[in-house]
Order: sequence, then C-alpha cells, then structure tokens
Amino acid sequence: MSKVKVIVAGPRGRMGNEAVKLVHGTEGFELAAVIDRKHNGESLSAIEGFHGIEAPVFSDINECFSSVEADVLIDLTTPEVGMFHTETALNHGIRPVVGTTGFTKEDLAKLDSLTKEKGIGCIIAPNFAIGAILMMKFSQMAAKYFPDVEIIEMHHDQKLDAPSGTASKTADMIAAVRETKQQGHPNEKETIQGARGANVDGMHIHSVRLPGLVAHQQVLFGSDGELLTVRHDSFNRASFMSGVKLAVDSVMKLDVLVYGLENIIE
Ligand SMILES: NC(=O)C1=CN([C@@H]2O[C@H](COP(=O)(O)OP(=O)(O)OC[C@H]3O[C@@H](n4cnc5c(N)ncnc54)[C@H](OP(=O)(O)O)[C@@H]3O)[C@@H](O)[C@H]2O)C=CC1
Ligand SMILES: O=C(O)C1=N[C@H](C(=O)O)C[C@H](O)C1
Repeated sequence: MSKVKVIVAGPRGRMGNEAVKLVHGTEGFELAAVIDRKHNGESLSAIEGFHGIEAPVFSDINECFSSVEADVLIDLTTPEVGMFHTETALNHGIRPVVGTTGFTKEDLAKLDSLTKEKGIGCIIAPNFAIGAILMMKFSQMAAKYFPDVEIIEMHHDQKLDAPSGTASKTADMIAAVRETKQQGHPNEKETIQGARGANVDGMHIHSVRLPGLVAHQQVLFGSDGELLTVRHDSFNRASFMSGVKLAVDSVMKLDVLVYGLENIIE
C-alpha cells in the first residue's frame, strides 16, 4: 500500500516538532515537506533539532503545494495562519488535519462549506489527546444529570488563545444536551470585570495561564450536597500524538469536515 504523504505546517513549534517526528517515524506515513515561515529551500535536516530528517522546507504554502505531491496537511500554527492554510489545502485537494485552535464559529462554518464543495476529508481537532476526548465525552454525559457546570482550563503561559479550543468544544458538547441555564444568583454582579469568566449558554469558562503547566482541564458539576469533577492532564506534547496519527489515517477515508476526534473514536 502506498504511504500517506504528509506536510507539516509549524514544524519548529512545540506541537509541530512532535508531529514531524511522528510522521517521520510512522511506517505508513511519508514526510513530504514542511511549511516554516522562517526557512525556504533547504532540507529540514539543516534546521536545528531535525538532524537526519530529510524533507523540503517551504516558507510559502502555495509554492509548497505546487512543488510537492501530498495527501494531508497537518497544521499546528496560529488561528489566522491555520485558517489560511486550511482553506489553501482544501483548494489544492489536500486533506487538512488541523490541531490549531482559536477558530471562530464563522471560521468553522466557512471551512465546512468549502469542504463540502471540494468533497474531501477535513479534521479539525481542538484536542488530540485520547484522555481529553474522553474527558469531554464524560462531561457531556454528566451534564444530562448536572446542569450546573463550570469549566476551568489551565495552560502554559505561551498560549495565544483563550478560552482553549478544548474548553470551547467541551462547552459546545455540554450545551448540546443541557437546557440553557443562567448559573449563579440571578442578581450576581462582577465587582471586577471578568471575575466570573466567559459565559457560554449560562455556564462559565475560566482560563488559567501559568509557566510550568502544559494542558489541563477540569469540569466541575455541582448539585445539592455533591460535586463531580471530571479532569484531564496532558503532561507533555507526546500525549497528543496518537490522536494526530488517528486523524491522519481517518481523514483519508472521509469526504466531510469532522470537528472533534470524539466523532471518530467510538
Ligand atoms: N489539537 C491539539 O491537541 C493541540 C493543539 N494545540 C494548538 O496548536 C497550535 C500550536 O501550538 P504550539 O505548538 O504550542 O505553538 P508554538 O507557538 O510552539 O508553535 C506555533 C508554530 O506556528 C508558527 N507560526 C506562528 N506564526 C506564524 C505565521 N504568521 N506564519 C507561519 N507560521 C507561524 C511558529 O513559527 P515561529 O517559530 O516562526 O514563530 C511555530 O512554528 C496552537 O493553536 C495550540 O492551541 C496545541 C497543543 C495540542
Ligand atoms: O495550546 C495548547 O497547548 C493546547 N491547545 C489546545 C486547546 O486550545 O485546547 C489543546 C490542548 O489543550 C493544548
């Protein structure tokens, strides 16, 4: 069987670095190229940290796609760049696997209709860690019985987007099964703006940023006399890689956009 040819965008980033090594080290995958805004024209092996990994490096995505044959683009960059890369990939018939977070609902709707138009697979996964996907699924289950919920997400202090993609996805999954409810006292008032966090359908998301953290989330469900906590911790970026592999394999079999790996694992 032929190998899945993969391009990674953002190879020097915390996630991109792991993804390059995953693709390089996976038997059924071939690293077709990388897209890196600061390098062009050399081999990846010439860049610090990638000794022995041969692949062409392009700073321009269009030049990359017109020079290299590929099946899948893994994007691990920033929301604006990720959106542009995803649209460009779809327009070139290359299947996007997007880990980048911070997309708006409008971005997702736009990508959904472009994916339909192109008739190829696209996966947008706010979290690739299998444990995090289970944490979201368990939270959705719990929300049927506990409508009072607060989400606390905790990340390293280099993270650009807040709330995290995982927290937004968790809130969406909970909102799908929970009746909209304004939590807390009806007359509650913030004396310092933001004290109650972001409000999604009446539930609240709190974002913590601290050095030393990687990616952590707890979902608290409160009821009369009891508290249920669903928690997940990623202690390193390797925790995301089995999900990246699953997404690359899965996107080859899809012809629609899938938002969230919970729709792939059963
Ligand atoms: N889905 C998941 O499971 C996970 C998703 N993420 C998400 O993945 C994304 C990347 O995270 P992380 O690796 O920690 O971030 P990093 O900041 O470590 O890496 C981001 C990468 O994007 C590149 N980049 C930034 N700006 C541009 C630009 N204008 N043009 C081209 N490339 C650019 C950076 O290049 P340069 O070095 O030149 O700045 C860098 O290689 C984030 O959105 C994060 O939320 C993170 C972890 C898990
Ligand atoms: O930026 C990160 O680190 C992470 N981002 C994703 C998110 O926004 O949910 C996934 C994970 O939490 C790590």
